[in-house]
Amino acid sequence: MLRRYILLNTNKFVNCRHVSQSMLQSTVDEKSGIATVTMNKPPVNSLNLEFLDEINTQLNKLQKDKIRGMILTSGLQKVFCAGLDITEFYNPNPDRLAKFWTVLQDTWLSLYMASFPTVAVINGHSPAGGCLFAMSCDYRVMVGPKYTIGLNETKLGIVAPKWFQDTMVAVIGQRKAEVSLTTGKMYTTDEALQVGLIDESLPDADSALKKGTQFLNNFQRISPWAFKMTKDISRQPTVQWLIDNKQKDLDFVLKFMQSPDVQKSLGLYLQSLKK
Ligand SMILES: CC/C=C\C/C=C\C/C=C\C/C=C/C(=O)SCCNC(=O)CCNC(=O)[C@H](O)C(C)(C)COP(=O)(O)OP(=O)(O)OC[C@H]1O[C@@H](n2cnc3c(N)ncnc32)[C@H](O)[C@@H]1OP(=O)(O)O
Repeated sequence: MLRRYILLNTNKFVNCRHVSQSMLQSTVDEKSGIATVTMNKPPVNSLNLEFLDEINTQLNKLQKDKIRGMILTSGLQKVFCAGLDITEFYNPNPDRLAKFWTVLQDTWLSLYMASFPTVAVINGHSPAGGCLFAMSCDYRVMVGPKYTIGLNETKLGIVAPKWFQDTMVAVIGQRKAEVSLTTGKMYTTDEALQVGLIDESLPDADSALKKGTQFLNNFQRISPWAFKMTKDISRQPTVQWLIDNKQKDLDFVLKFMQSPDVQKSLGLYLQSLKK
């Protein structure tokens, strides 16, 4: 494994393994065993087929490397992740759409059930799929006050899949999730903290990264096995539906996304984004 000193977001030099460098940068601190995975796909870290594939491959690699924890963050100025790449849904090629959705399912399962503790350092806006990724980590630290987070699918004229919804229910509870999902609510950092969608709010990225690291350091005294078993038991009810219904979920998305009404809504939404 290549060893070198590199400059991390914390502006400190640390001895670390440099795992990869592309749309995703991943570094592992040798001393703590904590990986920092930085999404860096300008302009907004939208999740397309190739990016998701890279994220999933990296998560599986970190698991094999037996890292002690992971921080997921963004290398962009003001966006953590803009969610799924809407162009994957608009006038889709059915084969590519099927691959895209399958990789999304797999990436979510890898992240949600990661064997190591995970923290999202949300240093920018985090709508829809970006919010899903943040909610799938074990702890969320968000940089405030100017960014927003939430599952806004209804605002695009689409529906958050069951497993997106269940993930939100697991974080903020049934009632709050229902109101949040139906209204497509994007929460400010303060609102997200109040509702329990995030765990901490910090004024800048450096202090958010430090907070995330502090959280992961709690696990130095906890057996990885005990951690993983506890997490599996806690998260099993949320993941089981997708594990049992991957094909059904895919078939539904293929049909739903190719319907003229949905295509019309997506076209209008994409146009509004371009404006
Ligand atoms: C029972 C039902 C079961 C199943 C239902 C089936 C299917 C449901 C499927 C999926 C669920 C969907 C999940 C999603 O994640 S959809 C994505 C939702 N994301 C958004 O709405 C975010 C939109 N973007 C923004 O709000 C802003 O871009 C953002 C606040 C993130 C950043 O703002 P900023 O001012 O910094 O950048 P912009 O100028 O807006 O954007 C720059 C550039 O990027 C393009 N863009 C932005 N977001 C996306 C995206 N998600 N996908 C693709 N492209 C995106 C934007 O158009 C600009 O492009 P250009 O003008 O060409 O530079």
